[in-house]
Amino acid sequence: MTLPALRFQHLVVRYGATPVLQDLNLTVQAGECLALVGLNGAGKTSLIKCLLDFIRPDGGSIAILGQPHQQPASRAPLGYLPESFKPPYYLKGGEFIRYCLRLQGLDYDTAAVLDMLAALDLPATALDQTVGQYSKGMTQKLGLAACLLARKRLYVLDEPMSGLDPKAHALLRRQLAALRDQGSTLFLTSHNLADVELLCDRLAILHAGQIRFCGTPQECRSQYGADTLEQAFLGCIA
Ligand SMILES: Nc1ncnc2c1ncn2[C@@H]1O[C@H](COP(=O)(O)OP(=O)(O)OP(=O)(O)O)[C@@H](O)[C@H]1O
Repeated sequence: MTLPALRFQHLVVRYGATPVLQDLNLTVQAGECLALVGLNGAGKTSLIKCLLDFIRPDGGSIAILGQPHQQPASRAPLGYLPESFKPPYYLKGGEFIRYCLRLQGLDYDTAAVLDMLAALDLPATALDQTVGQYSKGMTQKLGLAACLLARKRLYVLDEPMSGLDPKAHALLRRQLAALRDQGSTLFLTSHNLADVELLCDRLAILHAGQIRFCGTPQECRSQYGADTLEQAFLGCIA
C-alpha cells in the first residue's frame, strides 16, 4: 500500500491562549495535487509552519511519507516555497539558484535553469541581476524556479501564484500540472478557486480550526448544492 505523502492527525496549534487549529485531521495522498483553502487567518500558513517544524504543535502528529515530521530526514523529499518569499537582497538571481541547489547537493545545470526560467517567464538576464532590484513577481518566479529545480517528490507551496501576472500565472499552472503528471505530490494553499478547479485533484477547506470539507471540486459543488466552487466554498464556511 502506498504511504500518504502527508498525514496530519489531531493537530492542535495555539498562539498563547488563542486556538488556531483544533483537532485537525488531513491526509494528502502521494501523487495528488491538494489545495488547502480558507479565509484570511484561517490557519493555512500555521499548518505549513508546523509541517516544516518551524513551530511546535500543541497536540497531535504529522507524518511525511510515513516518517514523523520532527525528524529532519523526513523533510528531505520535500520542496517548500514560503508565503512571503524573500531571498537575500544582495545575491544575484543565478547566485541564489546556485546556493539553493548546493544546499540540496545538486549541480547547477545551466540548460535546466534556463528552461525553468523560460517556463516561468523570467528573463535569463535576471540571473545576473541583484535580487534587491527585482519586482515582486520576479522575486516570486525566482523562488519558484529554485524550489522546482530541486526535483522533489513532494512540494509544499504557500500561495505559489502570489504576485504573478496572468501569463506567468498560466505558465505556472501548466508547470505544476506537469509535475503532478510526472508523479510529484503537490500540497498548496490558494485563494484562487479557478486555479483549484483547473489544477487540483482535491481541495480541503479549513475553517474554525478544522477541515470542514475534503474532496474533489465536483464533490464540493454537489455537497453544497452549488453551481460554482465559490458558492460551494461560501456554503461550507457559512
Ligand atoms: N506568530 C504568531 N503569533 C500570534 N498569532 C499568530 C502568529 N502567526 C499567525 N497568527 C494568527 O494565527 C491565525 C492564523 O494565521 P495564518 O497566517 O496561519 O493564516 P492563513 O490562513 O495562512 O491566512 P492568510 O490567508 O491571510 O495568509 C491568525 O489569526 C493570525 O493572526
